[in-house]
Amino acid sequence: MNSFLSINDVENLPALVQEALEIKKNPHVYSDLGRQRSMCLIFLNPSLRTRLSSQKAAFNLGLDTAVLDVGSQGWNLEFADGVVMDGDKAEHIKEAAAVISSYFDVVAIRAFAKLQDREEDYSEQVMSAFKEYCPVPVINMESSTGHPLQAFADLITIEEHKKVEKPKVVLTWAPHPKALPQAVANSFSQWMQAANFDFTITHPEGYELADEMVGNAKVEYDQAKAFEGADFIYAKNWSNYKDYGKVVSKDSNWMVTQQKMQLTNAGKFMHCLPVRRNVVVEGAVLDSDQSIVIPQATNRIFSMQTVTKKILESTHS
Ligand SMILES: NCCC[C@H](NC(=O)CCC(=O)O)C(=O)O
Ligand SMILES: NC(=O)OP(=O)(O)O
Repeated sequence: MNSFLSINDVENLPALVQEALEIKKNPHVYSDLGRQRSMCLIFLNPSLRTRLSSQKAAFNLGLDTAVLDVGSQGWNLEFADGVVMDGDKAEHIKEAAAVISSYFDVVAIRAFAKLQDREEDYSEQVMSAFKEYCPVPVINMESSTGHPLQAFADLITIEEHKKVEKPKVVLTWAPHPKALPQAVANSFSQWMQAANFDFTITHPEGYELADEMVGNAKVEYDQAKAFEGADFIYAKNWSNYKDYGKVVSKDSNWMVTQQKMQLTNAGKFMHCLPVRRNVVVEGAVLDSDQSIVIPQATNRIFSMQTVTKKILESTHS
């Protein structure tokens, strides 16, 4: 693996999941692989899990890390080509990426959708610029259209908890006070379909994700109907794709409740976190045995460790 930007960088998904499960059993087996090598974690947005699980994954591989919070520590970066830089952007991605890659062997980036201009976000301007100007491998820690490390951790978690070969997995939109990106929902949809699960997306009418992200998923506008017989309920808010970046609904009837969880096949509740209790999901669901959000977050270590291991192996110096 040369870089990890999306599911397209995965050659053999079942093998990748098996590798992650093996690494989880013995996390320190490859503790020499990262020796004398280093990774820079670049954040343009806040993070708890991605930052700490990536550092933990690197630690398990013997890989040094440095973290750069662009917003509070680095210079404000310009990504567009050919602009006159007389505004608030002090440094161009061309120089920044080249300098960072001269210091580190792997670069990981978080850059959320700005939710202003759909074309700009869906062209992956920021991630593509890093990829173009960094001669070293690049890892996506949530870009404007995807969060593949999250979806990989989600898949590992489902593999660990599923009781049937092909579980029914439901991605449900849930209300939220803020406009959030579609990235988590997009990647979850892609990875669940690649895993060949029975996959349904439920959301209010008008909240359709991009066609290429929906793929062949079933779309069900009746949330209760979608929940029937589900083995896994994955809740996530996303802002509108059509009326791009807008909060068109805050309908609290879409919150996941204990009552709705009873419609499922003793289904497990999942969320990528951070989650707003009693807005997205009733606190009682998170506090119940049905919730697997903590083991899901723990698996963020092993999705990152597996990806980083594969990248270190393919670029062995
Ligand atoms: N990395 C996981 C989710 C990150 C982000 N959530 C958030 O920004 C939540 C912020 C809040 O609840 O205020 C998202 O939806 O893409
Ligand atoms: N799930 C996730 O990516 O969490 P953070 O935003 O805290 O990194």
